[in-house]
Amino acid sequence: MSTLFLIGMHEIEKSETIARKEDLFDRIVELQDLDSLMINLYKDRVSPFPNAHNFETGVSLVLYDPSKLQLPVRQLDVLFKRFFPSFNISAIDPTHEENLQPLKSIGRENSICGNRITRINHWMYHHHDDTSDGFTKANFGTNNENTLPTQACQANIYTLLLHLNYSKAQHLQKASVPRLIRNIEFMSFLSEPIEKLSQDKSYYWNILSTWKFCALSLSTQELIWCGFTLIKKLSKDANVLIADNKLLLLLFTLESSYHQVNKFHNFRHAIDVMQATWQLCTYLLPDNPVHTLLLCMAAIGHDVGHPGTNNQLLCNCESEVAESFKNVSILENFHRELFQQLLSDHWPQLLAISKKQFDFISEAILATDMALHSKYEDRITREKPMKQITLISLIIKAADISNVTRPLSISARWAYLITLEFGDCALLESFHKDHRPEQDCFGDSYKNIDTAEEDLDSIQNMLTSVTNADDIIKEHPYIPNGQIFFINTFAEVFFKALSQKFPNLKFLSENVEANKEYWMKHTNKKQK
Ligand SMILES: Nc1ncnc2c1ncn2[C@@H]1O[C@@H]2COP(=O)(O)O[C@H]2[C@H]1O
Repeated sequence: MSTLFLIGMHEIEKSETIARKEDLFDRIVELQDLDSLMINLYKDRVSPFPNAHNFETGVSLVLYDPSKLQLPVRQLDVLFKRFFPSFNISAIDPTHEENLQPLKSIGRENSICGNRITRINHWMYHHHDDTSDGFTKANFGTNNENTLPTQACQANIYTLLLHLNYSKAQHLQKASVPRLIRNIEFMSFLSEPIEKLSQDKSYYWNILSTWKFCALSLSTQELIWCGFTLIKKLSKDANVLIADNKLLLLLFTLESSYHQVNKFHNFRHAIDVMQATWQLCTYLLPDNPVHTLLLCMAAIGHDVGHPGTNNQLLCNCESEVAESFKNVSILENFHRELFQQLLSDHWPQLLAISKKQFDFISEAILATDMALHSKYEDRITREKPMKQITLISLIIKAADISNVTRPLSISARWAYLITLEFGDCALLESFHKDHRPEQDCFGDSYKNIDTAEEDLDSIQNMLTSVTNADDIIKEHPYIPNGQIFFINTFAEVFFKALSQKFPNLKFLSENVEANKEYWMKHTNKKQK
């Protein structure tokens, strides 16, 4: 879905612009000023799922006369990259005909990001070549100037590399929060949770305080609220205070840095892992409020910018992102880098504390790489006494894969979502049989991609109306096999060892066993 925002335009200017472009956009929104634009972007982004105006499935443009609104379009573009990193949105000054060039490619761009496979392909292997805005490649600090296997293109579509490079460049700039963002009252976008709280003021505490926590039934507004409620409390306990509006801005920016369109690796997963991390900390770090706060923050940021694929796919196609991290823990390094920048922008005091404590948040995020799983599994039994850094790594690792330890009805829904995401990875691989990953967006056309239409409506349906495992596997009979494989290969031994080491975590192992028993009874024998 794409939007054309027209800001502060007179009737004549408007009719000329709209007459030429109307059919290229799904909607045209007219606003008086840029403050109203910001409010619209946040409101749209936290609309109920499946959210047509998430700014990821289409390209949106903002047209305004910079001399009237006193903000150069370049600066607005930088603001978009900083506060809405996953959005495909850019600003244009329509007062000069030549600036309207991007409108010519909007149809093609919309079709790339309206299809989930070409969209992911673009995120992973392309690089928006926008060196005229002051963020040159030299500034970005990527270490491979001579080899650029990632396709440089002019499409206004999110890419991992652009996200990473803007984040690095921002680090060099150390800019303060601009007035346009600073003046916003973020609580005003959270009417849904506030309304629920007026009926029951402990509603969110009650759902957060149990292992039956189900992030899947929460809206984006509620997910942000859960993050806010928990982090606010933990920051008080740890005496590392942050003002409410600043914490909310941090959470809104984080939400806009995750891809809402991903099935599994999205902000919902981040909040799920945060809650699991906190629950585990109450058992394993009961007297350490600072570590609990740091670890819960690491959990919210641990997958930021995740493309919904995996390290192997980045490695196989020699993406530039893979090369910038020398093919080691690529995505985890990517998340770590982005999240550090986000913290340095929004909560530098917390980042300083993290750095003092063995670079706590970085280590925690890196520990979530499943390539290190057996190394950590060994440490549970072998490392005596267990080091604090190992304990912290084990907590976030356990939380990251804790969906298999949740009650069956919740676990089955996570299983469904990860299975769909794996399905998209398989489609991406088969897409690569016919296309080079870095294929020119505007030159060649994509063949055989009709099979990858958006499926967010059916996911929404599944999440809201189907809650029991029997119904899920009726539609997707191979989920049990995948779950048995994951439990046998990773989860069973890990949670068993953890439960033996820390007996009060026995419930984790028991739940994995109960879920496994269910999946075993429903194995699909036809699958190879
Ligand atoms: N229920 C599940 N079924 C299968 N794989 C899973 C499940 N939960 C987590 N995983 C995998 O475990 C990985 C943990 O790291 P990632 O989040 O990168 O990606 C995750 C998935 O690949």
